Amino acid sequence: TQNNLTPKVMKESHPSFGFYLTKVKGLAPEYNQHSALDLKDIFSLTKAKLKASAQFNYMTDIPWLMKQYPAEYRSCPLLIVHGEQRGSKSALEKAASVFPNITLCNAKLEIMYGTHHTKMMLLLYDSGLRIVIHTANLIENDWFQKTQGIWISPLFPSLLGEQSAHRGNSATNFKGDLLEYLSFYNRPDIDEWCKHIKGHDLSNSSVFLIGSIPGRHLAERKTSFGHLKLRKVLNLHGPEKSLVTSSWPLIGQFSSIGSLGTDQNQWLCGEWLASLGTVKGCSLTSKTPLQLVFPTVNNVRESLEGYPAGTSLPYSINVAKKQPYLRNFLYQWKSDRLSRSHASPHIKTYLRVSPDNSSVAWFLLTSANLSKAAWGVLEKNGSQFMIRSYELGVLFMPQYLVSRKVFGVPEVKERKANMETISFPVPYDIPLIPYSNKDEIWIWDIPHIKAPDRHGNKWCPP
Ligand SMILES: O=C(O)c1cnc2c(C(=O)O)cccc2c1O
Repeated sequence: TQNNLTPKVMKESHPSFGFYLTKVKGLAPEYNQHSALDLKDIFSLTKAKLKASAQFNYMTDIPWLMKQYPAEYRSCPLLIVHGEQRGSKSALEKAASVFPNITLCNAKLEIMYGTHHTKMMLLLYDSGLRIVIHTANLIENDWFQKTQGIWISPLFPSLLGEQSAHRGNSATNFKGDLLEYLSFYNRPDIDEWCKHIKGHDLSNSSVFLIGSIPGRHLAERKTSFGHLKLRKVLNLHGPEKSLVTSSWPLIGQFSSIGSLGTDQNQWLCGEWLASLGTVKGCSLTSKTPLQLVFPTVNNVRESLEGYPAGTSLPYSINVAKKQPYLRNFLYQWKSDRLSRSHASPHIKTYLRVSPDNSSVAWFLLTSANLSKAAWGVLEKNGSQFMIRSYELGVLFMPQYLVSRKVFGVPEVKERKANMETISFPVPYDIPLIPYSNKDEIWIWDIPHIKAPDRHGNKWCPP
């Protein structure tokens, strides 16, 4: 799907399917021009006149955010959907009170430890609606030295005639799923935005929506969200099991890890991997090889930010020591092809890759880290599905984008002769690089003093 992006970001050697990374300061220009955007680029993608916008996020620096909008749009109505509570909530209210065009909407978080992780922009123009789903907080530190992912929708035109939840939908049911996700906030300000969405034609959105809504979901609601939604979508629309056999590894890449249980076969290699290893017509047993990408201490130390990059990689020692088995699955963060090996990853992606690393069966960009809170966990003998946090992601399925059975992997020399494949811009280098036996997983609340980072500092957390 071609977005009507301004030429400067569309000079692509390959279609980007609307998938972009954030710009990284200091890189050679060619690593920032193609398929890399910053917030100001996103706001200037179209010449149409912005009428209103909504920003769903976890962390928002309101004065900084306002400066990213073009001056002529800084008085447009802006809804900020957040999950702040107590002190940080009043701090946000204080910051917002300076801007009369800002309305705050507090997403309810009724289950302990849940967060509002979802990162989405709804941009209403006089000539259409654009949706952006991404992984960056609305704070400066998230936008210039990290690897972050962005999906930009086409500019969806207004629906002719009555607004409708059913007309202007696509084969991926993107419009229906987005309206269902937003309805669960049960907030009048968000319901207003649902009217705008109903009033637009989203029929050329060719990605699937994978969201998480906090709650204990029962019966058919169980497959509306989290990893069970992904299981359902892969079951109905996924790759053929004759092509994507259980030997195709599942790669998970994320910036935080939760408590996954003392036995890897319970949730990680049981319930969760069974969902992500699903192919059309069946939910594979979890024989799928699992490869997890999370930065080593050295990856963090060598990053552009140095050890402080670790403040966005919240993996704590108390959780890590309960799950030493993770070691068996770990791979380093490496992105030399995009010159982003030192741009610490805050992006979260999941994909299914062929054993010869030449093909990708599907690709998910999401806010969801590797945790039960984000993806959900079955309870009460599978009768209910408990999710703690709001999450949102988009699933790229080749047959819905390029009518091919698989995506290629960039820079793969030997192409299967008969398959003229189109590569998906995977944001890290494949094949992956395993941890060396000297590597340690990054943990943010213990000292790292063996070697200084590029700023000459060591890491001594409080
Ligand atoms: O982007 C996000 O949604 C997100 C959520 N949570 C955290 C935490 C935490 O929850 O302790 C610590 C540091 C960074 C983040 C972060 O970047």
